[in-house]
Amino acid sequence: MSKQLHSAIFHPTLRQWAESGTEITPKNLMYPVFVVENDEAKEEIPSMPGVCRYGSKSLIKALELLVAKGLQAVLLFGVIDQLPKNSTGTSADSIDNPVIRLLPMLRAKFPELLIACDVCLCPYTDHGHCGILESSDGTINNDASIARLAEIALAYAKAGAHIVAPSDMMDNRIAAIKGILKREGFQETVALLSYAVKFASGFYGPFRDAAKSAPAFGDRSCYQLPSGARGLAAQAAARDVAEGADMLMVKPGLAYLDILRDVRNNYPNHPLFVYQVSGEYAMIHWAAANGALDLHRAVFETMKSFRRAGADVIITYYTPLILEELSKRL
Ligand SMILES: NCc1[nH]cc(CCC(=O)O)c1CC(=O)O
Ligand SMILES: [Zn+2]
Ligand SMILES: [Zn+2]
Repeated sequence: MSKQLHSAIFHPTLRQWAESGTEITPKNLMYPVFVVENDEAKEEIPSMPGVCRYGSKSLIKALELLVAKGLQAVLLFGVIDQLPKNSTGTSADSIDNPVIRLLPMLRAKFPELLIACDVCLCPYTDHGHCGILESSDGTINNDASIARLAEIALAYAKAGAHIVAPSDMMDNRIAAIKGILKREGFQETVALLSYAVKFASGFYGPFRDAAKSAPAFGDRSCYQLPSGARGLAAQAAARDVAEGADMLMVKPGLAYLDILRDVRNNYPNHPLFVYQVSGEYAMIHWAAANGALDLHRAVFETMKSFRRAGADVIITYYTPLILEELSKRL
């Protein structure tokens, strides 16, 4: 007798059972936001229509609506154009840094909201690289970089971050950050989300626009992973787990679903994040805007694919659209 499948999917509840483990709820989402110096600002990003850079006041207004629809977690990126950029990224943890100023306001305004901070140097260095460079030849000085990243992570912890999320890809930064958080008494109140498996990707283009963080010369191929390197991806995740990462991330998303599944299988006990990056947002947006596909359908299908591949949490600029849609379905 030939196997038939239609009997398993003729009713909506049957279809739901068939997809179990891939539910999309507000708990599965983290919303990335760009935070600028001017409190009133709300600036559209041309390469990512619908995504804005916000000052503290306009961000709080925007988040009020989303929290009412169930928003659980945000990931903050600082973006500066008045504060100085220099070789060690001193503006990353100065008292005028927009993320550091925002954190106490967000904690007070949204006591239930979980707040993560991206930790990196590229938005704050004059050269736009994610670490500190050797003055002699422009290569990365890894020791100086991880010491500096640890200081920055500590500053965000002190200002009220629940999660610090280093995206720099320097070697052994997880141990450096865990170490300083422990020495300073934050070991029980700040979680470490590692961008453990981050590939050098063509899909970051719009973000570098948004965060004003494009490298002034060269590229990031000496610290981010080559896109075909499945073995290095496994090593990177293993290393960060050994160094004490509380949670792991794979980034970008759609082009790396196999890697996501590998990490899920190897580390079933660590919450797993996937980042649907700026270029993935833009790709779906422009295809839909030009009539090639249905926006909501395509977005939800990518969400399902991330959940199916093993992600617990999806970091996506589509969070507002998804929350809106989920609140309608209730
Ligand atoms: N450390 C920088 C950083 N942090 C997050 C992203 C990408 C996010 C996105 O594209 O949405 C990038 C870009 C890069 O590495 O060049
Ligand atoms: Zn960076
Ligand atoms: Zn970053």
